[in-house]
Amino acid sequence: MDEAWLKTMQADHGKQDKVMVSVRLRPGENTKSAWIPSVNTNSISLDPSLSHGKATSFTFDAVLTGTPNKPIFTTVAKSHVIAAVEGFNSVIFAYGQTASGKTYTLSGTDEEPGIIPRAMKQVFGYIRREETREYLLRCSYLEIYNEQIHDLLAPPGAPNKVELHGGSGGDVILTPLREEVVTSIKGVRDVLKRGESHRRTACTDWNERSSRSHSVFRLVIEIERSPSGRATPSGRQTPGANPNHGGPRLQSRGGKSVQTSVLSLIDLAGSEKATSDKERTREGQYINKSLLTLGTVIGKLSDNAAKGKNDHIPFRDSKLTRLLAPSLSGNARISVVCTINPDAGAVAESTSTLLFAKRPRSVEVLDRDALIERYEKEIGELRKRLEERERESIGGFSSNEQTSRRPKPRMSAQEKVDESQAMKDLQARIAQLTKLILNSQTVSLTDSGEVGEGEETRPVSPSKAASSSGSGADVGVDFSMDSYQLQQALLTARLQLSSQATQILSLEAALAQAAAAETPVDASADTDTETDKDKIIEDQARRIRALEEHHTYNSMNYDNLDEKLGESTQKLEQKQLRITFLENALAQSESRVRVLESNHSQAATVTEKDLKAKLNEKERWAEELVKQLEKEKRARVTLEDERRVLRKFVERFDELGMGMGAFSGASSPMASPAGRRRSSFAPPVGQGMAFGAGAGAGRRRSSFAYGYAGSGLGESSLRHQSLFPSSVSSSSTLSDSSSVSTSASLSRFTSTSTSLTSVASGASSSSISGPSSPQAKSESAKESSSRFRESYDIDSPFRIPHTPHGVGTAGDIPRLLDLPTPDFKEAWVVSSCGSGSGLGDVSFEYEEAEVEAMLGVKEGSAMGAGGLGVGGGRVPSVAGGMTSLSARMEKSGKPGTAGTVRFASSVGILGGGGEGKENVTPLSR
Ligand SMILES: Nc1ncnc2c1ncn2[C@@H]1O[C@H](COP(=O)(O)OP(=O)(O)OP(=O)(O)O)[C@@H](O)[C@H]1O
Repeated sequence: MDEAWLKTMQADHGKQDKVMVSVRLRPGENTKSAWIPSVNTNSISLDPSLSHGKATSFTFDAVLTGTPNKPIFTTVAKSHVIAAVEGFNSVIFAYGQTASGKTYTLSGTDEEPGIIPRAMKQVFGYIRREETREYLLRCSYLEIYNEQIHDLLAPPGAPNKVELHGGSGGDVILTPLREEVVTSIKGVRDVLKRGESHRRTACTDWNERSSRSHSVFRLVIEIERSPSGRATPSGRQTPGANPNHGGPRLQSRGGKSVQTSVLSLIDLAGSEKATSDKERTREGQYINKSLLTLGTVIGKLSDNAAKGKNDHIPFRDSKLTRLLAPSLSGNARISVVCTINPDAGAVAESTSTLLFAKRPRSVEVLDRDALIERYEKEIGELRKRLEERERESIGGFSSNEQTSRRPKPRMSAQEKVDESQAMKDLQARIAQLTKLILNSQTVSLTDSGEVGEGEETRPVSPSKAASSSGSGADVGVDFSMDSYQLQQALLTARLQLSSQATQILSLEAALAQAAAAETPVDASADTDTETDKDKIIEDQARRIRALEEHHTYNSMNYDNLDEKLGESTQKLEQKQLRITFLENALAQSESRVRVLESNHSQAATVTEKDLKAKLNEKERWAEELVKQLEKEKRARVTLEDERRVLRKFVERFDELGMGMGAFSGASSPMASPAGRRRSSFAPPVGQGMAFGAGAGAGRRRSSFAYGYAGSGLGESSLRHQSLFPSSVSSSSTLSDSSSVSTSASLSRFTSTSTSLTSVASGASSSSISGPSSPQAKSESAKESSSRFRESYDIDSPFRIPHTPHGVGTAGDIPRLLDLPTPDFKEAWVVSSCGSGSGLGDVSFEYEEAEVEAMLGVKEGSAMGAGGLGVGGGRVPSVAGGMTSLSARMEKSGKPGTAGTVRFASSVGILGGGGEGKENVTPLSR
């Protein structure tokens, strides 16, 4: 940049009477630039990775980069500003797409003032140095938007529209345009600020508008000088005073001449608005028009200057060029700064800008063969498009649609106009290109091979040609026109055709109205006119019919569409409802699944626990069952034993001839077993008492019950030493243990019969022992008790004296009878009878004499009550047990009288467990 700056410092472009074109590449924003500038060669080329192998390079008067604005001013504006102060009109344009840096280049910022503030500083500095002249400075600020000029310095609220008068070689008058005289840089700054602020408030979307409007800052410099004229400080010759040339004017005022020049600094609208083909808006059209005209004007000025020609310049084609015509004509200095956006996405726009910039700089010399080739190709394509359009408009089918055979919808009036316009454009372009090719062939056949100066080869403005010929086929085109020029010409022609088409339409409409309004009153009217009128009316009627048809068709379509829209909306709403419903259902299902999942996991845990618990329980129960089974087996065995023993006992009694009862039965003698005949006797026993208690226990199925009678208490008068050896009984009972339930019953028994512990427990089955005298009885009891205690823990509720023959039942008696141990002289009878089911009561009767003989008992009695069986359990209704009289021995009063000893047993009948413990009967399952 510094190098470039030094170079441009040395060069004075203002000295050269030509257009200066430079390019400024805006720095990229953290992205790689799509363009590679070369400040040494003043060229810029597209990055090869984006140019697809094609060499895309452009050369200009200067190629600039970077952020500082000073070098830019020095390069592209300084000499032009000086020229302006010296009396030359100067114009500096900034051209480029939006955001490429036009405003930054012209206005700049506080830190980096742009061309305008620097130019003002330059002007005032120059004036200060130039002591011999007087200056008057006036400035104005305006904006061109949609081809309408607005005064940016008009006071707020005041009308700001400016009308343009004159032009085309003469002066232009802008009215009312406010011009303010400025005497200092500050004054200029204030004016600029005011103008900017009006521009901002003129539209809510200032930025957008700013890119769509051209802003023009004009500084009119009046220089008072001597009429003789002399060289300017910069060495230039004072500009001539040819008013027709549009250059600076020299007026004479009181012997002094006043020279007027204008410095115009112009920020142009975004160039992309000019290149968009599809841009159909008014703004786009106006921007197109003004920028294309500007391009043409500058190009022609440059061309004229380069070739020394004086060709027509189409200043009037746009407000901008018309306004600038005096400034651009003659020896005006023109500088165009084209700003370039470095983004890869803006390559197309940037290329277009560069093409614009390239044109005015030099007149392109084209390779004719290449040109012909290009034109021929283009003509071919254009013809194809034209044929396609013609087919469509005639057949009503587009080529692409032919396969589907769908009729093309009717076109609106505007579309028809556009369509015919497009076709005309195509035809015009084809004709233009065809003519070009023919001309070039002709030229190549001339002897000199040079293009002559004649009218035929002179570049003609396409607009001029089009307007003069009125037919695209007669458009005059310069051979040297490049594609850009042709594009411009084409666009201009299009614009004209468009406006002509509009005009035709409005004329047609006016004619139709006039025809409708006119009444044929003059019978002698010209027949031709009549015919024409009829024809017009007929045409109009046809058009109206067509329009009506079209309208009906559209209305039907509209109704159909409306209906379909309604249906679609309804369906959409239904679908929406359905979706909402499904979404809700889904949400519910999901939450249910979640609940089920958690339940399932809980249930799985619970079930597992339950199963384990049940398994354990079953195992325990199985064990118990086995135990119970064993117990029952044992009980059965016991019962069998008891039965056997009892039978034996009875048999023994029978053998012993004890058929005579010695004891009388108790309260209610029970029936003897069938077939038994027993004698009874009144035993000579003393008094006695017997308590009995029984318990029933059973299982539901096994109906196993047992019980035992209470103990007897009293003086024994029975004596049968050989029969009741309690010692044996005691010792024998310690040899084994019994089942829990039995022991429990017995232990309770013993606990309720503490006074008889020694006896009752020792012979819980039934025992007879004890001395006949109280002393002997006491000793005997003591002995028995001590023996018992020695060998047996009486307090334990779970132990029981047991013999292999039976447990605590009357079955012990026969056993005891089998052991004739004559240890006791006396004995008292404690009847104790427990029996299991099926024992029934046992009664036997003794003859008193037999008893006496047998037992040596004179008198005595015993009373017992036993067999209180209580059952219970799961099925309490079948509680069993019974109360029975165990035995009562009483003195018959008369020796030898038969008495009855009745052994009653307590019987548990189908009862539940007396203890309520083992009452779960697995067999029931
Ligand atoms: N050379 C530069 N160095 C640093 N910043 C720049 C340069 N050129 C432009 N910019 C910045 O880029 C942005 C766009 O620039 P600017 O407004 O001048 O573009 P423009 O072409 O005038 O756009 P518009 O056509 O919309 O008015 C601004 O923020 C500006 O400060």
